Amino acid sequence: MEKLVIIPTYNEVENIVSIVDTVFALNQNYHVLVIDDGSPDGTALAVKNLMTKYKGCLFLEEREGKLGLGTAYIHGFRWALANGYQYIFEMDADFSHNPNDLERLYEACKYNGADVAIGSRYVRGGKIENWPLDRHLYSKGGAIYTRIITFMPINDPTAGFICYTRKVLQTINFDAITFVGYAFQIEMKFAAWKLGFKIKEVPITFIDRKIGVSKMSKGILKEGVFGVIKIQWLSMFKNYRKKVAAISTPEIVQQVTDVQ
Ligand SMILES: Nc1nc2c(ncn2[C@@H]2O[C@H](COP(=O)(O)OP(=O)(O)O[C@H]3O[C@H](CO)[C@@H](O)[C@H](O)[C@@H]3O)[C@@H](O)[C@H]2O)c(=O)[nH]1
Repeated sequence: MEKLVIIPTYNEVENIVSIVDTVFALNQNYHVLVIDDGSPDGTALAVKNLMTKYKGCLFLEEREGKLGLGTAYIHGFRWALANGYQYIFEMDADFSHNPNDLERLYEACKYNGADVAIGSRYVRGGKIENWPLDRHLYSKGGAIYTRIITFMPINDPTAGFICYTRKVLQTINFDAITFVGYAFQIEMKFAAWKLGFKIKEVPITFIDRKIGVSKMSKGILKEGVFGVIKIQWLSMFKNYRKKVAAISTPEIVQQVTDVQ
């Protein structure tokens, strides 16, 4: 099996069944791995109940408490590599990311030469629906701030709808990825960029969740603000590229592009 969609969950019982059903209804041969952090609302139980319906295609990893989005994805990446997947996706549980767009991210990697495809809100054709003003400000402000500090040529650095090719995840040393909140999203892209992988931004429409609540917090914001400075400092003075490479990397031409 080629394609694995990783869905991290914390209290998503109202969304998880319909998002999983929607992915499998695409009939595009995706497997799904849910990483649940001991959600008190019974998200994991809802997944277990679905596993008989989607036997061999739906998997669940349970962790003991809310350990953060970043470590949930790292857990999922390790699982994906151990189980042989070639294209590994990040996607939220709450329909902010439209599962119909998975295939466009896949095609950018499989047929258009991307090593990482980002579902981007900030390239031509991308947009956001129904977000409150403060979220717009944090997100767009965060994108501009990240570009100013790091020079990373990515328009949507905090995006969480992504397709990674296996070689990218095999190359990145997960022990060097340190952020647990949404700063993790910036850090992964920064690592892939510094290692010379080809990154493409694919326009998507991001729709604010209709059910449940965001897990955004002040701590997550703070980690983002200081985290961006930290990774840039590491890359300028501490041989970041060497630290973040799990294996010696072939020379890959750096290129970041928008695909329409
Ligand atoms: N396992 C686990 N899952 C978590 C945790 N925190 C959040 N999640 C899950 O991660 C997904 C995204 O969390 P939300 O709280 O819904 O994110 P958001 O505020 O809508 O943020 C979106 O925008 C951010 C900034 O642009 C993005 O970085 C993020 O990925 C997401 O797309 C959801 O499926 C949620 O259940 C955690 O600690 N552990």
